[in-house]
Amino acid sequence: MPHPTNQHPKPQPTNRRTLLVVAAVLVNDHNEVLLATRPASKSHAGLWEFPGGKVEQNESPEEALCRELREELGLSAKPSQCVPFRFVSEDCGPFHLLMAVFILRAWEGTPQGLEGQQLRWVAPAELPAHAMPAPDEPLIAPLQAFLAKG
Ligand SMILES: Nc1nc2c([nH]c(=O)n2[C@H]2C[C@H](O)[C@@H](COP(=O)(O)OP(=O)(O)OP(=O)(O)O)O2)c(=O)[nH]1
Repeated sequence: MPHPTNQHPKPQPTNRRTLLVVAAVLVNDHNEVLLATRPASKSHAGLWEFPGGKVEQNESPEEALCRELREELGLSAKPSQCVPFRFVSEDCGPFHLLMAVFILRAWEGTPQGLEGQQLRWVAPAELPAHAMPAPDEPLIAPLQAFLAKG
């Protein structure tokens, strides 16, 4: 008979894939953050988001983020300019979202909504007034605290 404390139940897999996503908090010289609307063709259409997207096979999170910034905003950024901030791990129903969020203070170019997104530079205090996907909500207070430090 095994000792009762050794009888741990076997963890049951959820049968959901973990989706690896990267997102960028672009911070400008006025300490504002760039938000973009999600295009009509995507889930959470019309909500505000941090630019980014899914990590593809054979690319690092930082490489994926630089690719997304180029494709979505026409910006040129280097993986070394992507500074890890936080990650979100959230049950999203059909999949589990693991979103790595990076801070960028340097890049080349001026952001353009190349996928038809609306773009807005937002002061930290104004972030809560922008409706974002639920997984982003726990990021807002830590981001405001981080930006307050300058
Ligand atoms: N980029 C981004 N995605 C977010 C945020 N918050 C959040 O829950 N997500 C979720 C929504 C989606 O389920 C997923 C990102 O997928 P996506 O559809 O935007 O990725 P993608 O740009 O690679 O899209 P696609 O090429 O497959 O169309 O992450 C956020 O702030 N930024």
